[in-house]
Amino acid sequence: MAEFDFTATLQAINDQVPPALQHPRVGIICGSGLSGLATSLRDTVFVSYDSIPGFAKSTVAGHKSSLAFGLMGTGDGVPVVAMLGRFHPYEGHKLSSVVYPVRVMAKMGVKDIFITNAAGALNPSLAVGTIVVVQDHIALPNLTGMNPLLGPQTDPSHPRFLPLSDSYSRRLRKLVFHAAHSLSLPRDALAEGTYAWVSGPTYETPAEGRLLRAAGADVVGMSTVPEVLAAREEGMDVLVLSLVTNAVVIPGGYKSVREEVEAEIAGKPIVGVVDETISHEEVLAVGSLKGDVMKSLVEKVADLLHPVGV
Ligand SMILES: O=P(O)(O)O[C@@H]1C[C@H](O)[C@@H](CO)O1
Ligand code: HPA
Repeated sequence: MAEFDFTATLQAINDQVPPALQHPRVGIICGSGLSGLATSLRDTVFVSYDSIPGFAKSTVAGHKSSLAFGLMGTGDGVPVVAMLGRFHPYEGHKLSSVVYPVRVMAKMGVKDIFITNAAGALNPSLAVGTIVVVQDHIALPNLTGMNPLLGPQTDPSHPRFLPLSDSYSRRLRKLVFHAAHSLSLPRDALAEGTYAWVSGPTYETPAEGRLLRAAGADVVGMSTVPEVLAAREEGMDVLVLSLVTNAVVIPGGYKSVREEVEAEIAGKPIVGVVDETISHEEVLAVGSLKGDVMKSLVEKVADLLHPVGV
């Protein structure tokens, strides 16, 4: 028996959504603390994950367990479906469950998917609050056997060997920079970079952060890449926006215990960072501070998509 029943899933959704919103053009996945993105939708209809066969439940603070359907942007608006919370493998969800909503979005007609997340900065030039337009990824889990596309194909028309070199749509990335220009955002509000996917739920040690930085990643997070793979397999164009919520790699590194003791003996203050930790509460706090910038950017990108149909 197939693991998922798309017909039952779509039926349950369509029973709750008016026909005009049943075929969204754009899909959005809201990252930690970013579910406020859906407040820019008009004529919004919420569908609880509980009521959708095959959908799991989000168990992480800052993630809600509903889809929101509505219109985004000016004029007639673009029909959108947004996941107000996502599923992470560290919650105990199978990778196939993590990406199932993305496959359902494809069946509903989504062409462009905007995936957002909260992430730690590996590149010391990225300040907290920066939005990184992701242009590539490094996924150690994928390279070592934790890949959502492992196993029998969900659709025989999908390529067995999916190329990933063009995963992050150049067209959509350009639209983000056009949108930032229209919104007069300062240049350093946005950056481009590579996202490293880790399984979590532990945050990285300082040495792990340095390893990922040395490998070429700019930000690190615990989601997104499985969704990107499924979206590409389903033929969607993908945009990923990472909100930097904390620094993982500290410029100059942490001061050693020896340096600290030597400073104490010499009666001098220790200069530099001795200890710093991150918590999910801080991640969510940055999400609520910067959520409006992310929201305006996403709205503007939807606006730029709409009239020209690009
Ligand atoms: O769902 P995202 O990737 O935005 O959430 C990040 C990664 C972990 O789930 C959590 C850690 O604070 O935030
Ligand atoms: N590491 C991994 N995931 C994250 C981080 C981090 O530092 N911050 C927000 N999500």
